[in-house]
Amino acid sequence: MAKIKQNSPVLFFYNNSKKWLTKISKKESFHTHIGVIKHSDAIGKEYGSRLITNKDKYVYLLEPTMYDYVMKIQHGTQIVYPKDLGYIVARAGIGSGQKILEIGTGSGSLTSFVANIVKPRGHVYTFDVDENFMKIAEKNIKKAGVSKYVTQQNLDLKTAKTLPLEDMDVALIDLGDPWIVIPKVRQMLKGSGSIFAICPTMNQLEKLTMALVENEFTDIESTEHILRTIEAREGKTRHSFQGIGHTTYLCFARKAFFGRESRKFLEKSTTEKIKPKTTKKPVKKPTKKSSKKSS
Ligand SMILES: C[S@@+](CC[C@H](N)C(=O)[O-])C[C@H]1O[C@@H](n2cnc3c(N)ncnc32)[C@H](O)[C@@H]1O
Repeated sequence: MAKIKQNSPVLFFYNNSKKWLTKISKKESFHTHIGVIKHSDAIGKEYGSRLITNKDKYVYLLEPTMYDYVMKIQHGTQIVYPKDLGYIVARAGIGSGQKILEIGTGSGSLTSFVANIVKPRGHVYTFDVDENFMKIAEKNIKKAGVSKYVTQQNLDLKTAKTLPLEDMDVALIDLGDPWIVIPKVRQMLKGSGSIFAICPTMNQLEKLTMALVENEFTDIESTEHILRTIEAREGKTRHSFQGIGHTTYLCFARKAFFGRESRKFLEKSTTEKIKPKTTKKPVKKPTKKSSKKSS
């Protein structure tokens, strides 16, 4: 039975919109509209148990999951949300031990979620060009407890002369113009490795798809994921009034070998075979004079 102690991570849960993610620190208290939540009251209790505020409200002590860390992440940028995170992992077959390339760390939401899946033998190598976002991501990744499985680097792969990685299982791309990096990402991926790109607009999807075809990717699929919450109560269950509108589209593809190079080679060698090897003297066009002679 895991007991809560000093420094234990805890989600103080009142309801779906009122919950606080923290690390227990004996001397701290939260002053909330449902009363004061004293951290010290949680020490020694089992996860799942509850404490009572000075306004007689119950607060549950939940062990945080990766979902909680993502939903409570410090935003430096737009982030990828759980509704998309789950599909990305399922469709790309991300699993323990894999090597993941990520371009556009942002706030580190996707990084943390994926690192938690590939650990303990897998790793996420993530690149960004903005120092401020990288610092925010570093904090978020640390909070989520997955720093050991993540390497952050300030590098622009659009312009990089040498490629830092090879034989990656999956590449995750979240930047404005993902099509630019596709040829380089291809070189860093293993055969049949997967790509996922996060594209907030359809224009991006179009350009990206063209680049994927051009760079010999197959199984190309674009999707949008809509999550609808249901308020289930006896006799009056219905859709929630609140909901997330558009967030992003996702584009998936896998590295293939279309055989264009070998086709080019075949075409070249076939034409070479057909061409006569010895060059004959060019046949002179008959002049009016010579044609008269021969008749
Ligand atoms: C929308 S955010 C990524 C959000 C991230 N997926 C998350 O879930 O938190 C896009 C990030 O791409 C970064 N970026 C833009 N151009 C880049 C480039 N050429 N190479 C690497 N990162 C780049 C930006 O600095 C920004 O942090």
